[in-house]
Amino acid sequence: MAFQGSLLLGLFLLLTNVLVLIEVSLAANVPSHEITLPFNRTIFPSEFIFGASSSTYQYEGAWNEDGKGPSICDTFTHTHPEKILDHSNGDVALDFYHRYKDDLKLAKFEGLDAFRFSISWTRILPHGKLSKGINQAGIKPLATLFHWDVPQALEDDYLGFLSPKIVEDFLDFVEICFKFFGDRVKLWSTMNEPWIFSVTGYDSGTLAPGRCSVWRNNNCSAGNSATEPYTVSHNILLAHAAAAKLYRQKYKPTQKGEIGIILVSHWFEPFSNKPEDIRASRRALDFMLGWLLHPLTYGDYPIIMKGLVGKRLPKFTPKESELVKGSFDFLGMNYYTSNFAAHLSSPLNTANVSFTTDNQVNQTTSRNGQLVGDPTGVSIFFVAPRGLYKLLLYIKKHYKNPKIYITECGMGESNITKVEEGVNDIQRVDFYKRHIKALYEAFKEGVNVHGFFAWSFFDNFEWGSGYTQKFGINFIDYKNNLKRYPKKSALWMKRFLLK
Ligand SMILES: N=C(CCCS[C@@H]1CC(=O)N(Cc2ccccc2)C1=O)N[C@@H]1O[C@H](CO[C@@H]2OC[C@@H](O)[C@H](O)[C@H]2O)[C@@H](O)[C@H](O)[C@H]1O
Repeated sequence: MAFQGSLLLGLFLLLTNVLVLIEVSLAANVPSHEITLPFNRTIFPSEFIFGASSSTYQYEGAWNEDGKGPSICDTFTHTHPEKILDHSNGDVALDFYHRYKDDLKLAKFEGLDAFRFSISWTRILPHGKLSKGINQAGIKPLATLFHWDVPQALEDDYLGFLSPKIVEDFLDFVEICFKFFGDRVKLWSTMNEPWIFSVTGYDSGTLAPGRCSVWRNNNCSAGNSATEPYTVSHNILLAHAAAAKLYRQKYKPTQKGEIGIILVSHWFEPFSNKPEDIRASRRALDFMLGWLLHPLTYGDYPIIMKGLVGKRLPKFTPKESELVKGSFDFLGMNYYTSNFAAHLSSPLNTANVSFTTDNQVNQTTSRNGQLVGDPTGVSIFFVAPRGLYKLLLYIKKHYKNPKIYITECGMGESNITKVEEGVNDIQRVDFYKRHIKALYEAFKEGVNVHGFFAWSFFDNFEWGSGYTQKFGINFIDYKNNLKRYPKKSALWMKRFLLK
């Protein structure tokens, strides 16, 4: 608790007027593509916020220090190193737990208005439950309450988000956070990317808790890829809605903050102009974005999902539907890439049913030899800023133009071994120029967007890729005491953000 309080205090001090003495002379002289001048933050309203994002397991380290209990991320990486490309884990990560004060000074130096982080459930409640005791050991903070690190104790007790029991324990956890940090945190996100947590944790089994059907052959100890992803997302929506109701009724009147949820979606282009492919692109959006945003906006799952998934899709009671519908003051959207979507007839083999096959879509990243965007160091991500623009216009049109923050957007490199190579990230400078320009175009079309956060502030523990992929605008030298180095993208961002 002391740590969290001092982290937020650090944030608060940072945002008042701590001046950083670091001077970095590197200049990011990079070619600019199709960017009209002046191209800087002043093209957005003055209250528009620019920030960078992080998450507790990927950044903090100190996995078992100061009374913190184990999360499923600790257990998963310790028991399944083979599921992490470099067999690494977040035990130390980039040691943000001990170095956050200087790191937040760097964020201030680089001109960020805000810093997004997540609060470790098991630093606050080591055993997950309030009854088992609170552990007593923040530039504008945007705090995510759940970024996939379920307390291991709750996984052991009732299989975490597979059980509706988690709603009550999640409420106890978030209430402690509202109570102790709500005087300084005014932007709360309950969840990060339910889609990824449900699909990689319970369909493919590639992330914690690593559950999947036997036919997946992915070394899962248990699971059902056809049903568990839907159960988990359903309970996540119920837990989110309960937390939003608690905040709005008990804390928002005095603390004057906002509460939302963070989702992720690709943009999907039809593979061809055949009606079946156009329908496939809409289905892909419904299974990635609508799965969560449709209940959050209208109180029920998309009709297409209900038709294709049938009895495997949980049902909302009328009371639950009312609780979930409209349960957010803002929507956080994470965007990385676009895909092509082609119709795929349902597999003849009805035994191997899963979330991933339910949407009857063949997702590709090239069409007739044309890539969906410039390739990056991450094989599944391509530079596709037009997709961000289209996704935002789609949300405006189909989901009542909600208040949006882009809470993650970024690209990764692989096989970077030297500092001088890592800081020379000219493709990332181009990536951010083009995506912020696309964001501005959407804003001019009336999209209700209020902020943009880069993923990520630092190179960090990238889940299944370990430390082999680098998404930061600041480099971490994992071979030399985790030393921090601003990249060209950070210096470009600093210039872009000059007021
Ligand atoms: N990447 C996502 C979702 C993007 C679209 S979903 C697509 C499907 C999939 O399995 N993956 C790989 C993956 C697996 C696990 C976590 C994230 C991403 C995808 O990226 N989420 C955010 O991305 C950030 C970058 O994720 C990297 O994306 C490329 C992967 O190769 C790498 O393992 C992952 O850490 C994470 O660090 C943040 O914690 C997370 O909020």
